[in-house]
Amino acid sequence: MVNPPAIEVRGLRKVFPHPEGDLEILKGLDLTVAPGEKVAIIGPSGVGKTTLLHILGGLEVPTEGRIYHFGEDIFSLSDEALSRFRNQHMGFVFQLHYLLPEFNTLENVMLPGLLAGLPREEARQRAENLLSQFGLSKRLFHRVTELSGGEKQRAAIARALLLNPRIVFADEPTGNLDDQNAEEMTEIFLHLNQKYATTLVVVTHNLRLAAKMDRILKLEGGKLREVSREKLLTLES
Ligand SMILES: Nc1ncnc2c1ncn2[C@@H]1O[C@H](COP(=O)(O)OP(=O)(O)OP(=O)(O)O)[C@@H](O)[C@H]1O
Repeated sequence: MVNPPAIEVRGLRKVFPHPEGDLEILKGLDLTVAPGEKVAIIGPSGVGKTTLLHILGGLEVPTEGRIYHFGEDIFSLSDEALSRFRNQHMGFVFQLHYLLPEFNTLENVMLPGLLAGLPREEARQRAENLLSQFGLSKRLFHRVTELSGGEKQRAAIARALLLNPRIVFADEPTGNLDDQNAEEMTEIFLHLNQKYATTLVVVTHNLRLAAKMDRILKLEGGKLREVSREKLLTLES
């Protein structure tokens, strides 16, 4: 295949079995994301945005359907190969940053590099570079418990970027942040996309962040529907 999409989803269904009736969250959803594209996924609470993001990132298995990343059918890989693929090609940023409290900022950001077998010095160089780009040079040796909310989130993004992922998945990256930090986070994502052509998929309730993406998709009734930027401003997601 020449120039396959960054992400291609075909016929995605997700059903959570439940004694009182199965919960069908995703109902035969299709999606194509071009390399370097920025996509926002919006929608009311409980509609399945996080579930969708986890499936797109190979963190959760679909009930039916196929997910391709750059032409690779990710769920045809063994668990081990999928973990490796995820670590090499994808970065994840969650609302709860999952930084490890017993380690300092630098160590947290180096960690994916060490797990992937990078030489320690290289992991350190990359981590220092990223942390300095995100204004955290003076926080390298601080325990993450000593960082502010915005600083933690920037460190979490630096960690997600350590291995130069081709796709970054972010779940409510501005969820815990005040307006100024949310704005900063938005700028970081835009910069990242511009500089490295990283494909971005962002689940968010923050319509200002959503409005900065190339495409805004609303999850509704188990499927995605495109929403125009003009319409977005009149929506409460
Ligand atoms: N492991 C699970 N088992 C059963 N039901 C689940 C499971 N995970 C999620 N759900 C249900 O699936 C639905 C979608 O959840 P999800 O977290 O994907 O929604 P969301 O759109 O991200 O919500 P929010 O905006 O509140 O984060 C919810 O009703 C949730 O209770």
